[in-house]
Amino acid sequence: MSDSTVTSIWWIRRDLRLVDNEALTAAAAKGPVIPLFIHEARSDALGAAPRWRLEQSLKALALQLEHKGLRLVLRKGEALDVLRAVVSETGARAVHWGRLYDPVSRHIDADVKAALRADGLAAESHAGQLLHEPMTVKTKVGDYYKVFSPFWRAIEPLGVAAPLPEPAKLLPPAAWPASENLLDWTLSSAMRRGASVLARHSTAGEAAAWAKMTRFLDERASNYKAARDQVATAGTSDLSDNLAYGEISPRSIWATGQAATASGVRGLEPFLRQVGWRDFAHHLMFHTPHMLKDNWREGWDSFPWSEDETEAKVWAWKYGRTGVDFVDAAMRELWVTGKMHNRARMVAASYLTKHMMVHWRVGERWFADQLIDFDPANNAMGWQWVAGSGPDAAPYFRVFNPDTQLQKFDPERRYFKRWVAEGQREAPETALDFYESIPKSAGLSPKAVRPQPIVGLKEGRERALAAYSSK
Ligand SMILES: Cc1cc2nc3c(=O)[nH]c(=O)nc-3n(C[C@H](O)[C@H](O)[C@H](O)COP(=O)(O)OP(=O)(O)OC[C@H]3O[C@@H](n4cnc5c(N)ncnc54)[C@H](O)[C@@H]3O)c2cc1C
Repeated sequence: MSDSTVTSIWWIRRDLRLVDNEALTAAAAKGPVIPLFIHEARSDALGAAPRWRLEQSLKALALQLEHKGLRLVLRKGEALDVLRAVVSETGARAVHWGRLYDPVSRHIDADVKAALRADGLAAESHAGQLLHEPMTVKTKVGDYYKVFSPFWRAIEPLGVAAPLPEPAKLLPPAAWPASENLLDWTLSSAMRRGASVLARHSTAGEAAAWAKMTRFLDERASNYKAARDQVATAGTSDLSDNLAYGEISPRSIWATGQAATASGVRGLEPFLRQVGWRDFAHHLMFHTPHMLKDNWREGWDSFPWSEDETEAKVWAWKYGRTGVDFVDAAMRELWVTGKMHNRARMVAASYLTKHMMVHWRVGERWFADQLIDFDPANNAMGWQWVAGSGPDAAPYFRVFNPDTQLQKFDPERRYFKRWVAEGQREAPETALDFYESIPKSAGLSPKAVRPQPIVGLKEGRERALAAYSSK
């Protein structure tokens, strides 16, 4: 059989796009393509909001494929079992997929590759989720990087491989294997009331990602450096959820950024540097996978953080009822949009781990459940950066003061008013949306009185510093 007639499975992981997709391109070059998404218990043990967002992404990809004359085949089960079943149902001779870098996925990849090859199939994994894969970036002595700046200095001059175009021809297989029904997977069910609120604030799919990229270049890029910390300003790209599901590739972002710079758009360097932070997080996760669950730095295991999630103060933090304006606004933005401004993430995380003395893992788990842009590497790195237990971390003794931060990054209190209804005669819809997204059993109402801070800023800071100095 000539190579041009081989039917291949494109096993879709976190690369729900057609442009710059090495796995899809390799599959399409051989002949007909079966796009297959496998919902695995092990790797897709996602929280409520990421599951909902995955459903949106799958819907968008299914439509996109339909326009190309293909189908999105959905199956639930262990990857290897499903792949073998689809191979036997269709006579496919090759499987191509994009590599992931978390320990569970790496393990699955290695097993699948070995088993399929032993079955006599062509089984290939491909790059494309990062600017540079973690195993390709090394220090002069062959080690991995533990600090961002030297990491960035090493990779920035290397440039980035040019993104691949969408395959010119996508052929369907002679017969389609059976597919499960996306709605039967009930990926939205854990969101309950929140799903319809989130839907108002997010757009999924490859076309949506490119629309955001264009808007960023046209309207935001030149002012990114100045605006990226101003929490009430739409100054950043908003691409994190699209990147989390691979609806746009970082290589495409890089190439588009370089082209825009060449045509005179200014200010892209700090933005591309942030995309570099994403690479760095994956680099750290690949080389030190323990960072997903444990303190990256030794010596933090005995720190007197509480990990009791049933405490009333943890509930107050989650529901934006700490009485600290910046923290409460941030936590409500999360409920309503499934996202939180980066500056707000830092402040909310700092208040939890320092003033409240609650373990970063409690916050990390809450974000993993609530963020539509949840990314295991970015989330763990972000939390450990704030908590002080990470490799390239803010020192623990640098305690953010949420009030000072709000004055600096929301001087007109627009962000606060956008998200916190209590005390406003005519609260905006964004602030009222919060009550639609939380469970009714929370018993919260916009007419409630703002609480006093559950941990005072001065008292909390002093307690955190005392705990740190006796660490
Ligand atoms: C406690 C904490 C938890 C976080 N959890 C996540 C998470 O689960 N998923 C996630 O994507 N980001 C996470 N971040 C990083 C950051 O807050 C978001 O990536 C950013 O807010 C996304 O907004 P944007 O797309 O407009 O970013 P832009 O400023 O436009 O940046 C472009 C892209 O660069 C990447 N990026 C930007 N900042 C960072 C950063 N600090 N670390 C790693 N990558 C970055 C993102 O992919 C982002 O989309 C976390 C940060 C903190 C402090």
